Amino acid sequence: MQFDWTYFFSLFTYIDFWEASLLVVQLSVLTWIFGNVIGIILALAKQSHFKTLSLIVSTYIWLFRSLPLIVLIIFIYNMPLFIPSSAEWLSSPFTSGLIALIASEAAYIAEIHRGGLSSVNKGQTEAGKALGISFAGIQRIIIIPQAFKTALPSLSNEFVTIVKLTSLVSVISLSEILMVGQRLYTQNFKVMESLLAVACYYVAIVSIFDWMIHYIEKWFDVSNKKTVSTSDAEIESSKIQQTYKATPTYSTGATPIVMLASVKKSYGSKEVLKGIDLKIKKGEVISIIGPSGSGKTTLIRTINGMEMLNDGEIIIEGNSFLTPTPTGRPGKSYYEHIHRIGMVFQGFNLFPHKTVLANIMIAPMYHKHGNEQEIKNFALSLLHKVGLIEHAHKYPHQLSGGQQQRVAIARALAMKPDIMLFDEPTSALDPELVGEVLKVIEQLALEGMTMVIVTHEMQFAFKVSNRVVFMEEGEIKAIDKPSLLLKSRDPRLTQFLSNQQHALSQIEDNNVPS
Ligand SMILES: Nc1ncnc2c1ncn2[C@@H]1O[C@H](COP(=O)(O)OP(=O)(O)OP(=O)(O)O)[C@@H](O)[C@H]1O
Repeated sequence: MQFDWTYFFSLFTYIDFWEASLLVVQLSVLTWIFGNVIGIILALAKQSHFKTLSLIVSTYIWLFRSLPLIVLIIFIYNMPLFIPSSAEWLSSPFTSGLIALIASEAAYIAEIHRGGLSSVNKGQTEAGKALGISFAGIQRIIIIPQAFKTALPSLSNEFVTIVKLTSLVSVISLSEILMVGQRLYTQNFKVMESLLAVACYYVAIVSIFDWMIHYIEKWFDVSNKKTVSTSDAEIESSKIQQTYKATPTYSTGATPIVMLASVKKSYGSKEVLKGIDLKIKKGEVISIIGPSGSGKTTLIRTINGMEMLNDGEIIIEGNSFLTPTPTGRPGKSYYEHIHRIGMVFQGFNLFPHKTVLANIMIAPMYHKHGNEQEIKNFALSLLHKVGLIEHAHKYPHQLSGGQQQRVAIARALAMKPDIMLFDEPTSALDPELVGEVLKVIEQLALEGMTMVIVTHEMQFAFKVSNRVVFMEEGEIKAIDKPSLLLKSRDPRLTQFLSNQQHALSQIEDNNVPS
């Protein structure tokens, strides 16, 4: 028996095959798109704090991954026998097949997205939260785009699986590619020729989509993007825009902008903050120092709700901002005031999928603080302020650590906060990059920005602060003006400071505010 090449090639002009191919493309693309939308929702729901929701979603994923697709297709197609009202939808083999494919694939795709979502650093969510972006906004703008990029190779693979799975819908008489081939060879017995043509159609569809997804992958991959220079017009605009300056100036009698009242925080049975009272006045710069593990980072993170307090209260200008809640999540007043607090993290937490400029614009755009051009001009002026205007269109990975931290400062300033929190802003930097970041913070201090800084940079802390807080074992052991703290006779503070003698010896007397 000879392979009939003429017949084989004639099958590429056979209209039924082309119609079947179109059907397979429609089924596959619709399944992939809806599967992704539902899959992301399922993946987010599975991670939810609401246990019931998470359990329902887990059960769905378990059930639909266990069911053979062919059973599901037949089951859905025959549903009108038991629920006659569903006949309007499900009597069409296309709709039944599509629903079955989506129901099954969403379960697989949800697991792929769960992997993508959990690969995104927790710091990304914290950075979004600190900018006052809602949970849904953080997912949409920050987390899902990054998770999607990670998941894309697996999602592309899943598309290939979907294309092949569409052959199963022939079981409910939907005329897809395999069915057309089967129909032909049962008439003329040219089995090999017909099946080879079927294979060619499938390979062509998969190859075209493989290429398209590869292109999308490249588009998402910011490491391949060319650097665009900041235009002369943008540089000019950054200078024209009035440079942002914090308005308040510190005076000892000023009203507290933030007040901590008996704040307690525990991790399990370990009490890390043991009833902290602190009044931060407008325009004041407070540095928090103390030995490792004394609770400095926990304290600063509790001030803006990155960690929920277990007892006590945080008050912003007389308004209750944070109190313990039964759910462990902040209440309504938190979302009303969080934008007034800017936060700079030890690990920068810039959004890697956005340019430097987009990182700075993200929060004002989200909160609609003006039109896009106004926000862009303001963002450019902030970049000018931190000395990075030339880097506006770069991605964070194209900058040094010190530059990234300066972008993070500009990003926090973009919300025009009343107070800035710095959590060990230079700890993750190489020594030669520390100075450039401290210079920016010092400039803010001179402008009168209210700031709380957790730092191990003693020389800096004693130079720029109005008051220095010494913490130990979750308590404020001493708080005073730098000059007075240096003269303290408290034995623990004296011991701690003597261990920092090298740094402190570099403080010139006239650098310490009296
Ligand atoms: N998420 C957490 N879960 C459990 N324990 C934690 C957590 N975060 C901090 N701790 C504990 O709380 C204590 C205080 O930690 P924290 O990071 O606030 O100290 P720190 O003074 O900032 O230290 P360092 O100067 O080393 O950064 C430590 O004993 C730490 O192990």
